[in-house]
Amino acid sequence: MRKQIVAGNWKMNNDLEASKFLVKKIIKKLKNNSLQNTRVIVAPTFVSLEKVVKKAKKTTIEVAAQNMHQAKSGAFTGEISAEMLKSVGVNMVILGHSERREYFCETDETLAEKVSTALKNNMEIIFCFGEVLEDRKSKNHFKVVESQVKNGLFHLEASAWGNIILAYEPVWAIGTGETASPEQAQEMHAFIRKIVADKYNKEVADNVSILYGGSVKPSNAKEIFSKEDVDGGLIGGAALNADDFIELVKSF
Ligand SMILES: O=C[C@H](O)COP(=O)(O)O
Repeated sequence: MRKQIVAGNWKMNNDLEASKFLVKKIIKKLKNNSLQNTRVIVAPTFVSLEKVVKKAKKTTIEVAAQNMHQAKSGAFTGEISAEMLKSVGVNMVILGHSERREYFCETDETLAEKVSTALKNNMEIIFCFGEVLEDRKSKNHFKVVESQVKNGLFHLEASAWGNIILAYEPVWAIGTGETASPEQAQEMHAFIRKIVADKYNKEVADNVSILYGGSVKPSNAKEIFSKEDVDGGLIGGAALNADDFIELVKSF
């Protein structure tokens, strides 16, 4: 059965001290809370990963990186490999975030390679995709999302899907304060589950968690997370505040 997930993407926020402080606060607040079916993930910057992993050890909080390079090693100045992430205890990575696609020119092809590299290293992947506003206005959003999911992930065998978490993030809703309505999110999530079922089978589709991301906050999370095919959220801004983040974790 698929799990509910709340993942906090800290983006380029929080230096080492602030990262340690935030994760400590989250751990403290979650201590007496038995979240049987909810996974809680935080994704700090590379600089803070090792220390956050150490703090989260022996807790139920999981730690993800925000990116990684597809190559094993080599002359790629400024990049980090899967092996390097593993060496500091990180077994999960966010790939395909729209900010990576837009500002760092990550293509579907590169992302498919990154996905393969991460899986080869037994890492779990939060794979992001989503349409820009023009796509939605021109009613191309389903087509755009379908091609991002296909190009990034459909080279995988069905057995690899146990390590995939999907995150639908309409770009027009990221950091804008404007969320997709619960109905818009549900409609897209059901569509994604259907294309996965068509490509693989119902079991793969039913077992993959599909997160929604884009201006999720305590005031709107309950309604969005209550939708049948929405299995949680990938949270940006609201994940930087421990109280808000914990409220989101408790929003199912
Ligand atoms: O990765 C998280 C998403 O980009 C959502 O960001 P946001 O919650 O600040 O809109």
